[in-house]
Amino acid sequence: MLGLSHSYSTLPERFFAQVLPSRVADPRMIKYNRQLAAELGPDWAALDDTQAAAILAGNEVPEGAKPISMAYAGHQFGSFVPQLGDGRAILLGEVVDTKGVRLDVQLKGAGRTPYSRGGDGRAALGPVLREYLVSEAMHAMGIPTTRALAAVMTGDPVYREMPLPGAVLTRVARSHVRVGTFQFFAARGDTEGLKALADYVIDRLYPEIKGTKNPSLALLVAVATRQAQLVAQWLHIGFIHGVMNTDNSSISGETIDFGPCAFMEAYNPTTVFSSIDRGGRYAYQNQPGIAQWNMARLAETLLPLIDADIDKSVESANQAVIAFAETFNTSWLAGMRRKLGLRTTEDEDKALIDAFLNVQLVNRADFTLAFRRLSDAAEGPEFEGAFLALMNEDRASAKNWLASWRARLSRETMSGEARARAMHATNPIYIPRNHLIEEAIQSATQGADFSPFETLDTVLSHPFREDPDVPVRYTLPAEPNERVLQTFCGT
Ligand SMILES: Nc1ncnc2c1ncn2[C@@H]1O[C@H](COP(=O)(O)OP(=O)(O)OP(=O)(O)O)[C@@H](O)[C@H]1O
Repeated sequence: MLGLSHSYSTLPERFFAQVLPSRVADPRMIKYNRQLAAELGPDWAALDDTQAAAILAGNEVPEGAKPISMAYAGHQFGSFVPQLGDGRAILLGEVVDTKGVRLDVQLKGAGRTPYSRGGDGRAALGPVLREYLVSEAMHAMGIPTTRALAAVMTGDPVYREMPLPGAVLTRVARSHVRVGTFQFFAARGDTEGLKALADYVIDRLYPEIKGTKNPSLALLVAVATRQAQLVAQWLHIGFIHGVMNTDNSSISGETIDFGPCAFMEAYNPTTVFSSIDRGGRYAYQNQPGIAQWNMARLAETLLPLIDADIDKSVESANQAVIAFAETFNTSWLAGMRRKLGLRTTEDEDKALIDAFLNVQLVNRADFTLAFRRLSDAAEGPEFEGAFLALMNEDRASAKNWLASWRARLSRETMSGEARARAMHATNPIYIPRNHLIEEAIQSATQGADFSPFETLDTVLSHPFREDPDVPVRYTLPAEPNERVLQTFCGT
């Protein structure tokens, strides 16, 4: 008994369609995340790979499951699409984990659904491995995200200009409700549906606001707060989501959908990866503004619930959206202070941080390594060598900046060793670099060799602990011939 339950069944039926996963030819487990399985419960942990593959490829529907796909809409690259929905994702049900948290268990790539439009409902192996690696790496770095429970080969090909091996990802999330879910009902003038959805989400994700004076407004504030904190965390590790459409903006504040995402290497705030983001809408530095724009779209849907007087409703919703900027700035600054090893606050800290980012920009320094090697340098000036070696274009600017950083540190009482330890715990050494992911995907897709995937997954599970046994190439940016300039929408 996998303990599947269905809080969604309290929602009106127009929220979803009941649908069974389509059978696949030959389910084979690539990776069952046994640590996460144990968190879901002993019966999940007890499944062997063959049993887990049959269930998580969709061939066996476990007892207690009532699979559904959810309806949603969304602004995609700024244009509203009133009808999207889970075109290839099927929710098996929810599990209350060993800590008492209710989690969705969803199969992505499990076959056609009523929302598939022209699509085949399937996923290719490459994007499944990418989502597995990146979502688990995000989790290991302490960033709210959907998790990967399993990657299973289907034994069926999928056609993406050429035949590719098919796979299914099992995704675990606090909820799959998106800003686009609210938009779906708002676009239909379905206020009753919106109210049911808001009540459902409050009950499940934000129980602390139940019974407050204006729960719909409190919901908007709570979601905007989580999104602001999330995007700040993305910026701290150089993450570029790539496709921050409102259907990929989660009400729970988890990172969702790892299609064209990537990590910035040489620091440049205008970096874009997605092949379909031609205008750079979702560039690294635009992400806070876009998340706030997405919150404005959520606010619009909630207007009828916030106040019967529309002017008052707009006024309150506007304030909640404006407050996003302050929450983001506070979170960003606090995280950046931690990255620089600062415990206290001074007014000039923002300028010190900006100056460091500028040093990285002019030196085209790798963002991750710059912070990590700065963490080494926190022990004392004799540890600055590796840091300065990253600064090849204008080393003098880096030296000047180090001097101002050390002057700032001297106004705090903390040993160099303790500071280095604290900085190492916040500045990762191992991130899912795009060329390493591509290498794992190529070797799995072309040679059915999953060992690079396994190795990378293991390395990424300890992002802050530098292991002398891990080859140094796992810490380095791509060589020019390895560079992946664009990622493609995950299908
Ligand atoms: N192969 C496919 N078959 C059917 N529908 C698809 C397929 N690929 C994508 N879609 C649908 O197209 C829309 C946008 O796709 P997108 O790639 O952003 O989402 P996704 O990666 O499938 O899902 P999610 O956002 O749940 O991670 C979604 O409604 C998605 O369900």
